[in-house]
Amino acid sequence: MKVILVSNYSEMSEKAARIIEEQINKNDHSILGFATGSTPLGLYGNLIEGHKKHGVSYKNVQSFNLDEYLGLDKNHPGSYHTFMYENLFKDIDISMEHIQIPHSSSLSMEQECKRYDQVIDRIGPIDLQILGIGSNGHIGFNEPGSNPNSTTHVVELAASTRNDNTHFFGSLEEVPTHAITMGIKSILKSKRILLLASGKRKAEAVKRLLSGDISEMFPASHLWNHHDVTLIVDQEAYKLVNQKGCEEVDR
Ligand SMILES: O=P(O)(O)OC[C@H]1O[C@](O)(CO)[C@@H](O)[C@@H]1O
Repeated sequence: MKVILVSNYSEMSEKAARIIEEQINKNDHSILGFATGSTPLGLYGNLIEGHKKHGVSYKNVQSFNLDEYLGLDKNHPGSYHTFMYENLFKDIDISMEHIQIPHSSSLSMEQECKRYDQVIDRIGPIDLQILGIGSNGHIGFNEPGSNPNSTTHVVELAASTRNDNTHFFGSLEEVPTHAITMGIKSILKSKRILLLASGKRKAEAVKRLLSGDISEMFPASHLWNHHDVTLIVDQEAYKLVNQKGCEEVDR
């Protein structure tokens, strides 16, 4: 795992955007994996700026999203369909036909999980997958205890995850209890992974990740089984790390 230590959220967001833009410059038909949550918002702001000011084009890019809440219409303000449209897709030139987000309103969620995996296998592998990390170590919505061999599946959200996401909804009661998510195995099939962590709320999780111990109770630790992961972490999120076992490549 490469670790890029930066001073703050805005530097993390800029660095992540440059890595994605380099990927697109290298291959304008790149397949990108996007995440939701608070962490990538600054990154998406930078990508929009890169598109508007510098003409970075997403015309031929394909995208996959990690997850979606169950029980919300895709036009609900809290859905990840809405999140991606409002925070990125409406401001770049990506083709709506090139966007894949799991559907949570399918009659059979079992079939939807199968369909999503098949689409990833048909179009993929994902060239560059963006990930945030939950305060409990989740990636996508793979909560502690998730099977490392999991593909797309339905999960019950941990209480801490619902709490962490309350600010996207009016109250805790409005945060859905279940979600559909790409599994750990599906995420690890990506060619390259870019993990972002910012702020003191993530400090415990970053410390545990960088201890190098792999445990089912800490899903992000499975990233140690991937050959090309870069973590961009800011000072606040890094402050509990004793720096053992990781290569610091940039400041
Ligand atoms: O970025 P946040 O809001 O701290 O959330 C961490 C992670 O949890 C999720 O909300 C769950 O998928 C991700 O979208 C995000 O990367």
